[in-house]
Amino acid sequence: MVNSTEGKARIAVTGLATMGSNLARNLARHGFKVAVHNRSYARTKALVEQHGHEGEFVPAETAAELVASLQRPRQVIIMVKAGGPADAVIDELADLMEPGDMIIDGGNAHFADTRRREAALKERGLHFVGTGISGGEEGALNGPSIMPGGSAESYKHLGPVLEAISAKVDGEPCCVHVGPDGAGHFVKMVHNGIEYADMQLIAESYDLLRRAGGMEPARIADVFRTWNSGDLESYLVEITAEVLGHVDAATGKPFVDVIADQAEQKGTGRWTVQEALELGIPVTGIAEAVFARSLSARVDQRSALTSTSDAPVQVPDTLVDDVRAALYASKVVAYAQGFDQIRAASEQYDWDIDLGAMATIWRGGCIIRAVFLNRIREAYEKTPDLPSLLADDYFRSAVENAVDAWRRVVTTAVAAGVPVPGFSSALAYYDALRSERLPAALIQGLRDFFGAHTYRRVDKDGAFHTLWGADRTEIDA
Ligand SMILES: NC(=O)C1=CN([C@@H]2O[C@H](COP(=O)(O)OP(=O)(O)OC[C@H]3O[C@@H](n4cnc5c(N)ncnc54)[C@H](OP(=O)(O)O)[C@@H]3O)[C@@H](O)[C@H]2O)C=CC1
Ligand SMILES: O=C(CO)[C@H](O)[C@H](O)COP(=O)(O)O
Repeated sequence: MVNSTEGKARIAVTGLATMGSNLARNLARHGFKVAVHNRSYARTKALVEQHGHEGEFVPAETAAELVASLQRPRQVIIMVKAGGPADAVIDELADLMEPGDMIIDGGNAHFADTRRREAALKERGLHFVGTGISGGEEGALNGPSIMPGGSAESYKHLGPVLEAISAKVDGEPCCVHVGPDGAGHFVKMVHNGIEYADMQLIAESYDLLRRAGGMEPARIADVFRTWNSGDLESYLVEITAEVLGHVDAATGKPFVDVIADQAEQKGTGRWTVQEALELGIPVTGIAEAVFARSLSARVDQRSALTSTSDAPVQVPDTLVDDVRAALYASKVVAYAQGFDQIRAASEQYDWDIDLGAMATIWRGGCIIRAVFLNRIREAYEKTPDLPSLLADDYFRSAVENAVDAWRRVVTTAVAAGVPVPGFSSALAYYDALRSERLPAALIQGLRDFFGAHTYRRVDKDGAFHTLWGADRTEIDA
């Protein structure tokens, strides 16, 4: 069969809001002829009118026109709202496509939806490639971090295109085939969960320096600027300095003081925690970050309890350095938990995810990009089955070196009445992992007492039950 590719577009994007339009421009700028479509034609027209000179665009008014404009196998990236809108677009495209064609969902879809869609489209001979894309507006245009799932066969066609438009670090693309079906969207979800934890820790650092340390936002901005080198160097630390240093034009106040202090969320952090609960993985830092956002939004309860009666506390002279150490150590814990969750899901769903490769593609383009991801990559390269990042020699000693300062920070925060759920839960997680014995033994005893739930012993195999209501002899369960 002759499949004429002459004049046809290499790839398409449908959904041309913030992310889709910039992704289409990125593709065009990299020399890919890109077909573009949006439910309402106005966005398509605007894109081509404003940016048509950046490369070759093929505007399409309908999905049928879009599909007809493509080389085969056809590849359509959808960048629309997750959930119902994505289903509607997928259904429409699938009806127009032929076996071997590919639908790439670049939105923040739930990985379970991706698994369902992939299975359904496979029946029809189509490839469905759930793909995490991170980097926001700027990343989509200049190089995001890309986390494609789906079949290995689809990656043969898509990989070169996605790698070309992704961010590069040390010449390496921030894009790799994550694994089959929903693996890409799962990893993107955990990326966002870590993003929540990272931001919560940064927010706690700011709050402590301001409320316990008495520092003004502009000075704290300078502190973050200093911190944005070495192990803490990261996009989020960099932009924290920008936001804290900004002054509101209308009032002359620090910008952070005129923003309503109620953090919103679209759902990926919550999904991460929900799925961690299913997998039995303690992602305490991410959970605290999600709940801290929820708490911030409980305006009624907060106004009922607001009080300024906390007594002044002695703040150590080392506060700034201590907070830096606590931020780093807690951040290591958050990443350790996120990678633990990816490892568990990879086993559960048989995805065979390379954790070192995930650290590699998060080094650039994405919101959590950070220099210390190089260390995480090295840790997994050295020991692919590392039980926890905290067990890696480098991270173990880095956290050990930080632990005294970390404890001072949590103690100071508690004494000063400054909430630090991120710092304190990360420290509790670390202390729990280090404890030779945990009080879980007592919990098992209690469970056996009230519900005959049985327990295991440290000195012999098997399950046991104590006859608590009788003579307290122990029997095999
Ligand atoms: N914004 C960001 O920083 C990031 C976003 N994402 C994800 O990327 C995706 C796109 O995000 P973003 O660019 O912000 O845009 P939005 O999530 O705001 O979605 C808007 C787009 O969805 C289209 N759309 C909505 N409903 C339908 C429908 N029923 N049928 C067809 N099209 C529909 C809109 O078309 P119309 O113009 O006709 O209304 C528009 O093109 C989302 O899944 C988002 O979660 C991922 C990473 C970062
Ligand atoms: O996907 C992203 C980056 O990778 C978005 O920035 C993320 O969706 C923001 O989430 P939320 O609105 O819940 O804070």
